[in-house]
Amino acid sequence: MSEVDLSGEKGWQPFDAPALVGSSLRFVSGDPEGDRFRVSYYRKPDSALVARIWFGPETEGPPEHAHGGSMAAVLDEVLGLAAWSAGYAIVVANLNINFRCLLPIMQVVQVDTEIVSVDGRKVLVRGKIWDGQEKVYTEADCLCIEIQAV
Ligand SMILES: CCCCCCCC(=O)SCCNC(=O)CCNC(=O)[C@H](O)C(C)(C)COP(=O)(O)OP(=O)(O)OC[C@H]1O[C@@H](n2cnc3c(N)ncnc32)[C@H](O)[C@@H]1OP(=O)(O)O
Repeated sequence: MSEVDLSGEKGWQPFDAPALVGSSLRFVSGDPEGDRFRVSYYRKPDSALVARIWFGPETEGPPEHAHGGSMAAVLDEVLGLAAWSAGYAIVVANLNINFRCLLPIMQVVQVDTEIVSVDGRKVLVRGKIWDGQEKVYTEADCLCIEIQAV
């Protein structure tokens, strides 16, 4: 497979997910040379977690486009990790996704995240998969529940 450019924008700091949550996050981000997903995480200057993600040929659902489940897996990991990176040890309890446009595979897209609210153990994270310019493929609200640190 040809080289995939997952570099971030000026001012983004590379974010080491395994250093924070351990090496168990293999399903989405565990195969950086593979044909499924390739992922790089960063923090923006406001500390929000952001990901650059390549959807490879093994994520295909509709011809030449990403399977909805592949987008759900990405959002589960990235939005959950956004809560962890903000200091909350959570699992995802509810993930509500709207698929807005078909996402072409074999291209790099961006996942932006935002911590919307914290209410006791409930952390609401919002995110979107988009082209980083204007085109939004998928939006999601992710309810995370704080657990005892694992
Ligand atoms: C390591 C980094 C990982 C980051 C990315 C990976 C993310 C993941 O994929 S995690 C794996 C997928 N998630 C799971 O398997 C979670 C399975 N579910 C569970 O373990 C439990 O249901 C759990 C922990 C979420 C909640 O159980 P429990 O601790 O008993 O909490 P519970 O008392 O039921 O609920 C706490 C509060 O959350 C609310 N809540 C819980 N689940 C939901 C839900 N699905 N929808 C809405 N509200 C909910 C409750 O209403 C309650 O609210 P309030 O405090 O206002 O009364």
